[in-house]
Amino acid sequence: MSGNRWVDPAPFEGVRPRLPWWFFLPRWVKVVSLPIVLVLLGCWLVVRLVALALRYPVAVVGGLAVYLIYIHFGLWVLVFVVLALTGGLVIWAGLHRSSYVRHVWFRVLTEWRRATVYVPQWRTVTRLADLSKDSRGKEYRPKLGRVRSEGWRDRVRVRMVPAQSPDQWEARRDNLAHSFNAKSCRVRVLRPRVLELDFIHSDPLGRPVLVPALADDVAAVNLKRVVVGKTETGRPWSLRLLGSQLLVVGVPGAGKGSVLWSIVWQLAPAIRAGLVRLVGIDPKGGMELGQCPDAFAKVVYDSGPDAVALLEEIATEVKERASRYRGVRRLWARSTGEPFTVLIVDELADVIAYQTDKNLRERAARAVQTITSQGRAPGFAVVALVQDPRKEIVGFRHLFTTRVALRLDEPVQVDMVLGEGVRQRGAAAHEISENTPGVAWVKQDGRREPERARAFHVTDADLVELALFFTAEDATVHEFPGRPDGPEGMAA
Ligand SMILES: Nc1ncnc2c1ncn2[C@@H]1O[C@H](COP(=O)(O)OP(=O)(O)OP(=O)(O)O)[C@@H](O)[C@H]1O
Repeated sequence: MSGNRWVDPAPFEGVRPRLPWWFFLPRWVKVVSLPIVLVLLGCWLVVRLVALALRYPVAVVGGLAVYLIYIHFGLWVLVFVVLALTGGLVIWAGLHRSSYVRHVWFRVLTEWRRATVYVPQWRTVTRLADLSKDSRGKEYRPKLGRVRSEGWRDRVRVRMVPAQSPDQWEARRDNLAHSFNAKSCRVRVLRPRVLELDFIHSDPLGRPVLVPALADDVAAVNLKRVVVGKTETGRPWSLRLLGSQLLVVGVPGAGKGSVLWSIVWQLAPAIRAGLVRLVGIDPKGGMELGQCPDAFAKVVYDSGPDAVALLEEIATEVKERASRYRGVRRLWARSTGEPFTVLIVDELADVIAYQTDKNLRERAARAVQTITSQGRAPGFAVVALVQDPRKEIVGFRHLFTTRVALRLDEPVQVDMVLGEGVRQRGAAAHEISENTPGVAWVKQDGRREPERARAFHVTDADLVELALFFTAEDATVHEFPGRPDGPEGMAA
């Protein structure tokens, strides 16, 4: 009361204590169910202990072994065993570093980081990042699953709470990275409700990848797996040329040239032997392809009528070869005796979009579409390089079955190149550093996961070596058997 006026008391805001439902059960029911509850509790405890042993096998087995040796044999035996084990590990690391790192070091690191970083901070971080939910007094928390440390990254599985979407995690990638002391975080959708977070600590592709020695073995060239660099997991980065069309997109200086020359480098023995024929168009007046013209059976340093005529010539060849193959074979093979043709167009936009002559522009676009859409089976591959992936520039991006996104400016460009949803699985090509030209995200049709990789660094000196490889006097040029006249001849 204040003066004569009545003031309503403040509403009660305390949390009313809630009693669990079983509290209200009759006493005899509680007594009867007690042994069952105890057994279930025991089972739960055993399951938790087994899960703990599986999650921390090194710590659990190691701890148990130390305890048992100490109890049964005493301190000196324990010291001796520890020293012997340490010596054994040092010898293993010295003799075979890679297997030691994989089987011992990463295992220990995994358990250490899980126990010291992810488990203690998981609840707080997910709460503060609004990734947990409170509803009717119950907390819904994303479940921390398997953790795998690989030195440069930690892979952390997460089961999302109901009604959550990967976009919510995607939007908090930076928050998560900073919270767990990582440089960046990628979000990958593994299956419904399950995500994998990649916490990146360093870039395994930070250093240029040197080109391997120039091979001279034609048999080693595999058109289904042309190795052009290294993936971030350390495996060779291979591109499929046979039965595939390749689009390489990147801002100026992103390293498109290195992808292009890495392909030529690997194909070199087959080109010299005549099994593969390179045809090139370089609208930049030869600045790129002019560095090694001997690799090409035909090359045009222009985007005008000559370039369009070359494209139309190849489109006609595609149709002619396809008509001969019809009903005989479904895919080009070496046994056909005809060379596999790789058409390289440096800056495709200059030819199909930036030409002032509308007629030339349309003819060029039609020819490239014919080659990309029909060239698969008769043995024609297009390697198109472009800076701007917009639909107005390359309206038929979907015809390229392998797409390589080097450094790009905006997230929307990544979606244009790699397709919807691929960026959400971690392919952040717009985040590639300017300091790492040649690094790219690659998406191949039929493979769900995009791959991050770096092309070989093909230097000017390497290009001189490549040019010498094609002009060397002792180069053996294998003549192709005469082209068969018809399907019957080819089948034989
Ligand atoms: N894979 C690589 N590793 C290391 N450095 C590279 C790699 N690729 C390219 N570079 C370096 O990056 C610079 C630009 O490369 P490049 O000319 O290939 O880019 P680009 O995308 O073709 O550019 P533009 O569109 O202007 O032709 C060059 O100095 C080159 O040495």
